Amino acid sequence: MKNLREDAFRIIKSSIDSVLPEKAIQQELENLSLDDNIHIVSIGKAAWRMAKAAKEFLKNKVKDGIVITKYGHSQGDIGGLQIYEAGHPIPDENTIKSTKKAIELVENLREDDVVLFLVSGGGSALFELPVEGVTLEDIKNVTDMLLKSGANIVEINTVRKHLSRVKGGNFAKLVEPAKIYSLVLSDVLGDRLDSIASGPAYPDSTTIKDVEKIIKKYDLQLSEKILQALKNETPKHLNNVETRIIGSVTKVCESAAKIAQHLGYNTIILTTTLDCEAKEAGSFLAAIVREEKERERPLKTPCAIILGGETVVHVRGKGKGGRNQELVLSAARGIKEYQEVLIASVGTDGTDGPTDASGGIVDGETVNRLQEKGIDVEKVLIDNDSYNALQSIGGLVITGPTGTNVNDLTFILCD
Ligand SMILES: Nc1ncnc2c1ncn2[C@@H]1O[C@H](COP(=O)(O)OP(=O)(O)O)[C@@H](O)[C@H]1O
Ligand SMILES: O=C(O)[C@@H](CO)OP(=O)(O)O
Ligand SMILES: [Mg+2]
Repeated sequence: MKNLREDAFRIIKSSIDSVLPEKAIQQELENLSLDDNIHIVSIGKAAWRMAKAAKEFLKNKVKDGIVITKYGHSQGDIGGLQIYEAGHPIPDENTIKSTKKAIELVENLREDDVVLFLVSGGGSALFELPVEGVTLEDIKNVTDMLLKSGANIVEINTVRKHLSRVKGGNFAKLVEPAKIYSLVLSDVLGDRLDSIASGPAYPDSTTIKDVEKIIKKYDLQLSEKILQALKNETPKHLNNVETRIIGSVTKVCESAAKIAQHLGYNTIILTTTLDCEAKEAGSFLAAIVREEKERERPLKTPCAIILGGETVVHVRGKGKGGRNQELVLSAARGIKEYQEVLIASVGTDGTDGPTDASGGIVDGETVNRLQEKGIDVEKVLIDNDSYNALQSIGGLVITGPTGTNVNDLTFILCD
């Protein structure tokens, strides 16, 4: 008989290890063979690890550089680079302060200078300077509203790009006439380069008209001042940028499948673009488990069913949680009393929502164990309080910041 929990932790650890940025950065830099005069600008949750790998490879070809990452996501000096931490998912004063430093670093560069731009998700909150007339407070309010609206990340960033002096290709304009090589870890489904970290160095495919549609769709209550500011169009053509994707959710799913296979599971990747409401994804996963348990379909047991993506949560309650925790808790409702089954879901960056957990694990006993503690799952889901519920029964996965960021990994193990 398999130890599903132990196997789940092995799959999580090894598949995240496979998307750490070091190897991919080194490979790309070998191919690029850059000259001297390199300036590193690294933004996002994986920024520190990406910059360290680049600096170690390029050594003194690097003239200077800056890292802007989330609080708790940097791990000390990287030979002479400026290192800053700032607010995520809501930007703060340190976001603005560090972004100004990055602009100082690139604004007077010449044609023979090169900016190595290392981009990972989280960059939208960590790299920001609002357009004229818009304050940090305004950006915080709009970000908070968007994050709670149920809008997906492409929609959220469509709005953010049109309020910014660095997003949506604007940063590349500031770097001109120097050239930018951009290496990107993708945490956006479909690897949309103009959405990842709001595409500071990528031509923007979204327009003011798209912004208007999103405001209507989610009934966003914005002030007249913000509505006026949103009429700034973003650059649609850039001449100084080359971009490569160095990691994505597809890779983490493929690694998870390989490890599961190695551990003796029949394995399938169902999708790498799971993007519905977290609670609905949970119900769907539970339905798959029931099919496995009753009819061994689609795979003979023992089996591992793997999904990648990024669900959304309409946050209406006052509780603590994240989309992965909410997904598994919702799934737990539909697998009650089944034996030898487990559902896990984690953010590869190591943080799920504003919590210190990267996700959660549930099984057939989860709902009963919560009931014994007087906790009603339905109420927890209404309150968006998945963290406290899972914590009370040892259902959280805690990895700490991983140094990478390629979306969420979800899987079922059945024996
Ligand atoms: N109490 C909660 N329960 C479930 N999800 C939440 C809760 N609070 C915030 N979230 C979700 O967490 C998301 C931000 O989480 P985070 O893990 O930082 O995202 P990302 O990894 O994409 O940066 C928000 O979009 C919001 O929908
Ligand atoms: O920075 C961003 O815009 C998004 C997507 O890249 O990342 P995160 O969801 O981690 O904030
Ligand atoms: Mg995200």
